[in-house]
Amino acid sequence: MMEQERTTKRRRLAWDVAPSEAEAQRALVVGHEGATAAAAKHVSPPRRDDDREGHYVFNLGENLTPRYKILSKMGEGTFGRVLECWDRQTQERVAIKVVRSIRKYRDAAMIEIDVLQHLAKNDKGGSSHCVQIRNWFDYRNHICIVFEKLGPSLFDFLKRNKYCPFPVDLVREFGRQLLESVAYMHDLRLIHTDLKPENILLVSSEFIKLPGYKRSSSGEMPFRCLPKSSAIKLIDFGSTAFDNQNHSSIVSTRHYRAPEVILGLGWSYPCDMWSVGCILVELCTGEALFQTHENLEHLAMMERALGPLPEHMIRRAR
Ligand SMILES: Nc1ncnc2c1ncn2[C@@H]1O[C@H](COP(=O)(O)OP(=O)(O)OP(=O)(O)O)[C@@H](O)[C@H]1O
Repeated sequence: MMEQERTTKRRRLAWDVAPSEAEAQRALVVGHEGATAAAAKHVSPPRRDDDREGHYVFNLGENLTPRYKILSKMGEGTFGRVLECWDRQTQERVAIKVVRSIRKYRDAAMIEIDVLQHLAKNDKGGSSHCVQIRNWFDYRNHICIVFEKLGPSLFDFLKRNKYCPFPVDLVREFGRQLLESVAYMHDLRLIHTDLKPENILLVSSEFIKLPGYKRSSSGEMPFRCLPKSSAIKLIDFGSTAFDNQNHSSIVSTRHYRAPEVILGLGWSYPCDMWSVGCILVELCTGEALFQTHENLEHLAMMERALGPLPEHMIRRAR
């Protein structure tokens, strides 16, 4: 079967564990952040049906619980939609992932919350380069995860810049932070499994415009953009696996998938390192390193880039 284009989100895979009873109970507590008297006047809109895919239906300017006012839609994934909201309590903009009201996505969201809380608990200096969870609640059968608001993804940035590569010094800075965040996760025995430019967000949306830059394929550009700050953070811990759990057989988005995953040899921490390598090349060239949707072609491209696959891997392959 043909795989989807990279701009469409990959389909989620089976989850290794169901949420605990305690988590399921917690998930039933609606709006547990507690409406204050001041917020009480900011009422929620009348209840409406979800759309056919289980997404929460909203209008901009409405409240999502009395505490959060919806400002804009920031993104959409398999799990749900990410809304930019105003937090009346902390007086700041936040990003809220409103998960589809479908059992498997709700269950998966509870696992993502578990991972996010585990990451936060161990991040004493706040230097993990992993997005921070601020809150979570269950609203009208939608798990809502409140995050610090970040800027565009590296993929969004590349795309808006007509796939003009980032300067190598900047890629080195991204690479250093990316490796630090992966090391932080691996030390906690967590494997991200879905590292890709879409899941790496610039902390700030600010950028500067530089004069035109010659690109071989698409010719002269009038200007190109550069992020003002190189600070990045990882998002999307919905596929993160604990090292000691059973692993599902296929992980990662196609272009960033390691050979041992494709060959069905089992995978562990190194699958994240493979993805990091593919990402760094892409940031330097502006194009995905392994632009394919098919296993054999993918393996052939790897061999062309890196030489023959090791004998021991071929022998064990299915
Ligand atoms: N903290 C944040 N700040 C700003 N934008 C965000 C934030 N979190 C997510 N987004 C935006 O929302 C999009 C979807 O988020 P995310 O990848 O977590 O959802 P998902 O449903 O798990 O996606 P996928 O289908 O890739 O698994 C991101 O690509 C990004 O554009």
